[in-house]
Parts: sequence; structure tokens; C-alpha cells
Amino acid sequence: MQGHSSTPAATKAWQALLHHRQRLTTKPMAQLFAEDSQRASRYMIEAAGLTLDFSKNRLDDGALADLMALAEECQLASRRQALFAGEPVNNTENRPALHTALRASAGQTIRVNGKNVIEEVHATLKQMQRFVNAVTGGERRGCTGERFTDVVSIGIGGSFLGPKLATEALTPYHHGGIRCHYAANIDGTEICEILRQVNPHTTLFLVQSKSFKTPETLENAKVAREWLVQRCPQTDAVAHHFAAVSANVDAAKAFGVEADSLFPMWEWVGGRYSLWSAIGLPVALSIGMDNFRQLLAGAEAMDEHFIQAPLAQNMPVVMAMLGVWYNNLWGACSHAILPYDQYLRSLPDYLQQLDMESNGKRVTRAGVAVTYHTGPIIWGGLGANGQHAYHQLIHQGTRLIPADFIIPLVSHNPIANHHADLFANCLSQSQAMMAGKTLEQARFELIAEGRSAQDVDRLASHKVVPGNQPSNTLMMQQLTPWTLGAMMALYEHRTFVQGVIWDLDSFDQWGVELGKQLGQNILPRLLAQPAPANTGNSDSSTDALIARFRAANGI
Ligand SMILES: O=P(O)(O)OC[C@H]1O[C@](O)(CO)[C@@H](O)[C@@H]1O
Repeated sequence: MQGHSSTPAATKAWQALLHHRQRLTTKPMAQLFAEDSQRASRYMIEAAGLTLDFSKNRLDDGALADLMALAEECQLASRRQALFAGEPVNNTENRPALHTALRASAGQTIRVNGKNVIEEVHATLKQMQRFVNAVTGGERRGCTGERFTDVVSIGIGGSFLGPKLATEALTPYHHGGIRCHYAANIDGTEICEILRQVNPHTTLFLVQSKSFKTPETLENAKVAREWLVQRCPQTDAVAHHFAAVSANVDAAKAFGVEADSLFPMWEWVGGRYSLWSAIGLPVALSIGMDNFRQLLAGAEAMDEHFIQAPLAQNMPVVMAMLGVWYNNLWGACSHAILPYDQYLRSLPDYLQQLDMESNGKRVTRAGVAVTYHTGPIIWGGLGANGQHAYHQLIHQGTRLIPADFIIPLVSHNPIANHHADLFANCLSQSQAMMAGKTLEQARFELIAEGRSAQDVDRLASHKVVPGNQPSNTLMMQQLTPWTLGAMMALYEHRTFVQGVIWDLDSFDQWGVELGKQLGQNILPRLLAQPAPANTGNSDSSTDALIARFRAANGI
């Protein structure tokens, strides 16, 4: 593939993959396993404390080789180098996407506009360390001199989903001193419910917004400020109780945040890639700075693996190319994320933003309409709960749904046989997806149950499970700051690689702007008194719904 605007479908590897797809259509995974006793160990990768078993895929060595050839033809190596070197890979905004610099060890040099960003990153980590120590150690207190017991993090999108996931996932590492709450939604219920639970004298508010312009965040921050000021009439209450993380220093200061409570963000960090920056502050307050640094170290170890490992043994590359394989050559339109760990309950939400905001695009980097499908629908939820809900469709529905099963080998809460049970559930799902159940097996089962011949004929087809449904199993010894960091970085790189194949700018998000623009027009029409005249700039559905709202709220 030449340059950046050719289609991946024009590559030699793509043509070869079409043949592989044809060939493998008549060779189910069960047969691939039967023919190769070493398949499980050959299709396994260990990296940065994670183990990926990708043997339960519609894949053999020929297809794998051509998937890697596709990555090469799409210039993955040079695009990866550009990412890490701080080149403006976000080409529509002419910015680097240097989330990897946020977890790079000290002493390296990556320059953006002449400044070594690694120095700024480490200076900020030190500032975070001082702040975390001061808050958890009781040196920094509320306006009445009481110690902080609660942190309310106010932010949305990338300023919320990563920190929330990490705070929940690392619950076993919480110091116990600080409870963390997240207010993201403009639905007032969320902030009201949080404020009902906390004490104004002992609550610290963190306003998390790269732009400091996001309406949901600013409205929630104003509500919190008003709530605080009413309950703590001391003039310096806001200075004591508010800190902020933002690239928009002036706006944060104008809001009332003191300079020493203000943490930097940089234009070269995308919101959905920002957990590793001071946006991770609520996480650091919950688990302590040493653990936060372990999170960064796990991510850095995954970065090194991504840079160094040969493509066919490179975990993010293999996962990404399998995604491309199903998305573009087998017609899958979604990808399920199935964590078998209660602490990872927010992983699907986090990955939805990471993946769908990055690769939900319809033009190439050069602005040319794509002629192939880009990012799939990411969805999922906790195992084993999903088995009693949507797994029915995975097993017997008509869609192809590749899935990632994610499970730690050792639980933080070993009680009775629960973890073995959970593990058995996880393995049984991927096995059922792969092996399925034939009509013959279904009939045999019914006969063994003593069913009548009529029942056997009537029910057997309902019990058939076609199988040959692909899945990855991603494991770690235990869910720790390190392994969580490695896993989150793994998915960041998987997303990046897919963006390279589809020739997308994975670091912009223009698609979310239209709704924001229209919302600005609708809000005054909901509230204005008297009702504004219809400018003709709307549609009858929206107009009628606005009228309903006004009537219901007596406006
Ligand atoms: O951190 P900010 O600037 O408030 O943005 C929040 C989120 O809004 C978005 O820009 C989308 O509207 C996300 O990309 C981002 O993570």
C-alpha cells in the first residue's frame, strides 16, 4: 500500500486473506484443534504480565501470516514509530498523540514544540505525589480544618471512564482513607445523589477537563461549588476544596481553582488516552502514588512489547489483526468484551469510548470516503451474569460475534470455590462457542434423557449450537496496578493498529460535535420565556418534543 490514502483492500495481503477466508469456511476451529495438538501453545503470547490465548479463532498459520503481511503493507512499523516519536499522528488537529510519553521512564527525550515532554510529565507526577501525600496525610485539609474523606471527580468521557475503571478495578489497593465518587452526567440525579452522601467539610472536588469547556462538567462543577459555598461560608472554601486538571489553565483559575491545586494536561494527550496523566489523580488518591506508578510501569512494559515483539508474537498486533479479520473479511459488526472479574465491570464502558470514538470514522486520513467497514460496535458486560442474558444470542443467534474473555488466575476474594466456579464458567463459554453441539449430539442427549421419539424430533434442532464462534482469552496472574496498566495499554495499541489498517485518524472525534452544536440551539428553546418563535431551523418532531417538555415543566 502506498502513502496513506490507498485502500487496505487493494493490498496483496487482502487478496490472499480472501482466499484464506474461503478455505477456512469449510474448516471449523474444532477441526483445526484436532489436526494440531500444539495449537494452544503455538497460539499463545505472554507479555507484560498478561497471557493471550488466541487459539480459539478461525485461523491457521497461512491466515496469520497474511494478516501480518497486511499490517506490514499498511506500514504499521513506520506509523508505530511516528506515534512513539511524537509526530503529529492526529493529522486533522496537527497534534501528536503521546499517551505513551505519560508512562515513559524518566531520562528519555521526546520533544514537542522544542520542549522535552518527558520532563514535564515527571514534574507533574511529582506534583501529584505531593498532592496525594498532602491529602491522604492530612496536611491539606478542608476549610474547617477537617481531613478529607471523600473525593468527587467531576468529568466526562476520557476524563471519567479510565479513572472510574481503574478506581474500581484496584479496589483491593485502596488506602481506605479516601472514598472516590464520579460525577459525569448532566442528568442532575447523579451529582445530587453524590452530594447527599458526602460531608462538605471533608469533601475534595476535582474538576477534570482537558478543555475546561465541556458543558456537562462545567454545570456539575458549578452545582458543586454552589453547594459547597452555601454550606461552608468561609471565603476560601473553594480554594480549599477544589482542584482541577486541565490544559485550559485560565478557565480553571477563573472558576476559582488556586494555582497550586491546578494540574496540567497537554494538547498532545487525547482525552480517552489520558488516564496516565494527572487525570488519574482520583485513582492515585485512592490507591496511593506507588501503586499509581505501578499502573504506569505495567503500561510502559506493554509499550515496550508493542515496539519490540515480532508482529506475529505481538499481543496488540495479533488482537488488532484478528479484529480486522472478522470485521472486514467475515462480516462481523460487533466485538464483545466479557470480563470475568467483578472489579472490571466498567471495562466495556471504557473500551467503548476508546475504540468507538477512535475508529468510528468514515473517511481516511486524507478525507477520502472509506470503501470498507471501520470500527465495530463494542459491547459486553460481566461474566457470569451475561451467560444468563445475552450469551443466548452469542451461542445460537445468526450473528458472528468475536469475544474477548478476560480473567485473572487468582482472585482477590477467595471464598469457597467461587473463583474455580467463575473460571469454569469462563472456559465453558469459550469452549461452547468454539465446539458447539451438532444435531446428532442433541438427538443423543434427548434420547439419553428418555424423551419420546416425537420429542427428540421436535426439540433436537432447538438444541443445536453451531459453534465455530471465535474468542480470545486474556489472563493475568492477578488484577494488580501493573496488570491493569498493561491491559489498558494493550487495548490502546490494539485500537491504534486497527486505525492504521483502516487508514484513519484515530485521535480526533469530529463526529461528536454536531450533537453538541444542536444542543446549544435546543436548550434556549426549552427554557426561554416567552417561547421563542420557530425560526424554521428545526423539524416537526423536535418542535413537538420541545413543546411537550415545556408543557410538562410549566414553562
Ligand atoms: O476533558 P474534556 O475536555 O472535558 O472532554 C471530555 C470528553 O469529551 C470529548 O471531547 C467528546 O465530546 C471526549 O473526547 C473527551 O474525553
